[in-house]
Amino acid sequence: MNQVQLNPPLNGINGTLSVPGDKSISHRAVIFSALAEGTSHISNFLIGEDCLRTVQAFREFGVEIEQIGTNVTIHGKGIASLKAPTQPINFGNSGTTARLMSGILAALPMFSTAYGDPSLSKRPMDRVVVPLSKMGAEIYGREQSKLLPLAFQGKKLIGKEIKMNVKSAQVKSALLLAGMLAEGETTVIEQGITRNHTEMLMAQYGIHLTKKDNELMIKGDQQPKASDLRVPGDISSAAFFLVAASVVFDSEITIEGVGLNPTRDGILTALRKMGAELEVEETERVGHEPVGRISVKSSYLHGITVEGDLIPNLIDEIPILALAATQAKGTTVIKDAKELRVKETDRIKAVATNLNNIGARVEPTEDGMVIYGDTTLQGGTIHSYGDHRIGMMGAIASLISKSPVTIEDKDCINISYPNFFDHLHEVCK
Ligand SMILES: O=C(O)C1=C[C@@H](OP(=O)(O)O)[C@@H](O)[C@H](O)C1
Ligand SMILES: C=C(OP(=O)(O)O)C(=O)O
Repeated sequence: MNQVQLNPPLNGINGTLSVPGDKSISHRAVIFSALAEGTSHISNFLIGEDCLRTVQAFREFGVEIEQIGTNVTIHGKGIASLKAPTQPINFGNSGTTARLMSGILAALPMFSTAYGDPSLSKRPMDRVVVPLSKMGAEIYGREQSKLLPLAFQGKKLIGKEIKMNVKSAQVKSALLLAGMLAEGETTVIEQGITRNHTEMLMAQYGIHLTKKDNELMIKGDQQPKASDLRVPGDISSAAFFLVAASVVFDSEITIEGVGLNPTRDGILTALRKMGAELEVEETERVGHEPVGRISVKSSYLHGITVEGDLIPNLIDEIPILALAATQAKGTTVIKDAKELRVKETDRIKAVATNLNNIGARVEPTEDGMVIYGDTTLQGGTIHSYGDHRIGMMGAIASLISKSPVTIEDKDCINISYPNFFDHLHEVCK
């Protein structure tokens, strides 16, 4: 049965968790290893459905990839060895696979086609198709190439200066990957800071890239070299338990081995601003990524405004932040987050509808939402709409609801956090 009913815990939630590997880094580790010359070993790989789509995509190109649990070994034979896929590639639910792979498929001299599930088929692809076309890409798709399925008549692209018109790490990464494979130099001009895992991994896999202010310059015809990598825990997954411990009375949770990349830690900034009792300690560097421990205790939260440059830094954490805001004193305003409308589902609508259905007061706005705090959640049904982050938000809501919460379509949580319910039970014991 693809639903679960969760009861509020009798006591606080407690424990120490290691969340699964970072989704963004797992995708990229596969991409660079598969394009590399030599064998790369990746550990703590996220075996969520999205990252497995990226693995499968490279298998279609003839790359030998062994996956045993969270250990992945990739026998790269270099870019020139990739073979044209004989079947359409299925990107599933994964926006990251779709956007990043588009940069590669457009730039490899071969024909390929790709499609996605119903959710991904509604998400904008013109954000990569249009700038890649400026580099000479030939991409054809539904609705003037705005939507999947797409067909790529791949060819040698020409490096260009490209000014991005959306704050998106997926678009930046697609352009950097295309630039790495193109002829000449590509300059990507960003509108604001977005997650920089592609840049960090390019350094690790021996790709030369320079950055000056908001401009990234990459020379073409570069071949990645194999590298071993341990993927840090995903701060976006940790966020669910950080909020849970903050809002459930008498709780304390520590997350270990979690990525603390400053382009990803906006949830810590926001929770601190709300008054959460957080302790963060960087314990090591894994490759170029800072990794550490985060502890949080039950806290009295107050409402804040979340906007501007902070938004890309916590974009995937907004659903769970909204849940925290229902428990805060005062009002929380989220602005400049229109991107939420084009995620796995319209997350502004999904968060507002679901939280209102269980007793919260959330007003959706064009580019965010207003959340009135200090509400008592009554329980009821949360529809995930196939969106993993909405499903997990609902599960955490069950911890502070008066009556049980039923999560409809719970299996989508496997997209990014396959052992989420095990961790939830562990901290509720
Ligand atoms: O580059 C990435 O790995 C991601 C970037 C973000 O998307 P956008 O690039 O669309 O902002 C984020 O929402 C997504 O979960 C992962
Ligand atoms: C938006 C997300 O992922 P993607 O864009 O890769 O589907 C997410 O994980 O919240």
